[in-house]
Amino acid sequence: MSERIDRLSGEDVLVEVRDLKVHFPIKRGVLFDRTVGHVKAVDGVDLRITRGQTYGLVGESGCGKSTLGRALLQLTPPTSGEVSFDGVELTTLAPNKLRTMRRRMQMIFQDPMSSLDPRQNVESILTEGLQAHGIGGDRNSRRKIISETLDQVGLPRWALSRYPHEFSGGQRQRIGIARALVLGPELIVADEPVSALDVSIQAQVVNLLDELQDNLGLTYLVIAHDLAVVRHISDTVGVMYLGALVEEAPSDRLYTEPLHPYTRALMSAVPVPDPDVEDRRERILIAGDLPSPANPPSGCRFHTRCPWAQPTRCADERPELRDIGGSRVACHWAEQIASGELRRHKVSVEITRPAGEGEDPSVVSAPTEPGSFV
Ligand SMILES: Nc1ncnc2c1ncn2[C@@H]1O[C@H](COP(=O)(O)OP(=O)(O)OP(=O)(O)O)[C@@H](O)[C@H]1O
Repeated sequence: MSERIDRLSGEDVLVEVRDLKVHFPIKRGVLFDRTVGHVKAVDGVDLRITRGQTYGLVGESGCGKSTLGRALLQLTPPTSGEVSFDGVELTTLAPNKLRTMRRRMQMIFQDPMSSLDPRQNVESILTEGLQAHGIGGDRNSRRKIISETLDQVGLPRWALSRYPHEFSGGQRQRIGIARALVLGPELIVADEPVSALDVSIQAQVVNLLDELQDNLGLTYLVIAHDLAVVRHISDTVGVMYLGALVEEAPSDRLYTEPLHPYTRALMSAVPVPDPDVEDRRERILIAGDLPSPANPPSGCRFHTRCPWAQPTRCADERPELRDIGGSRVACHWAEQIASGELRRHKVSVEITRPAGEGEDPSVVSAPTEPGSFV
């Protein structure tokens, strides 16, 4: 059994991240030579991605999703922590060995227009990576690989001689996917792969990613702010807040039974197709702005905005991710919130149905004071 097979669960773990931190220095002074602090973009993340699965990463803008994705591929050097890929520790790997590993881990980006060189035609874009990694031999055999890759992403052969601006947004994203795929990767980090596309095109690209995964056994880390896209595509979803994971669960479970207050708030904003359910749903509004990652709150980072925050533990003690019924949750009070023992204490509820008979008292209850248990 190789090292990457987890001894307890028997899972084939392709990626394992341990206590990963990425802190960017904040520079001041005429020559920007003074470090006055650090942006803690990623601040102690642990996660595992099983081979052949899709791990979805969600959270507000600026919470560190892209930095985590880039640090996982060592495109942004981590400040500390470990990242192992197929049992190989990447953070301490010599540059030439890392280069060899990179072929197996590729990235696709949000905006295909800005990630593709407008002066290169598609053949040149796809050849570049092959040449850099010494794959494919002579021009003809490279062309064969490239043509097969175009077929896989649903682009015609004539695309080879065309330039990025000659394609639609959806087609350009297919070129971006082809560029990653041509190297035969096992892991693809997709950073907002459909958010720059028209809604009508998004489904096509999501379906293509699905198909490629089925056919090629790919493993994905999909970073997205669109919760519906993430639910559709992911096996496991991780929710990030201010550089840390606050909850991680199998996709359906996270959406039907969110446990962390932040996840509850995010999920309460996802529209439900059934109008009856939609009308009766409560919205949990998150108070205030996202604090600065240069100066995150003490204890639980969410406590300054959490409708359930309790003195003084939430401000004093950083909650660890812990298992609760198949989810991993970083909240001291997750069980009490789930059982209704602990109630919200801030005015943070919006009810979409008209006030009237049959209301659920737990939804329209008057705000209680911090610390009160009902
Ligand atoms: N190279 C960098 N130097 C300094 N700060 C950075 C750098 N890259 C990102 N940051 C900061 O790190 C924090 C996390 O950024 P990141 O882009 O990872 O978040 P995100 O969740 O992906 O957001 P978005 O969805 O808007 O891309 C932000 O405060 C950002 O300004």
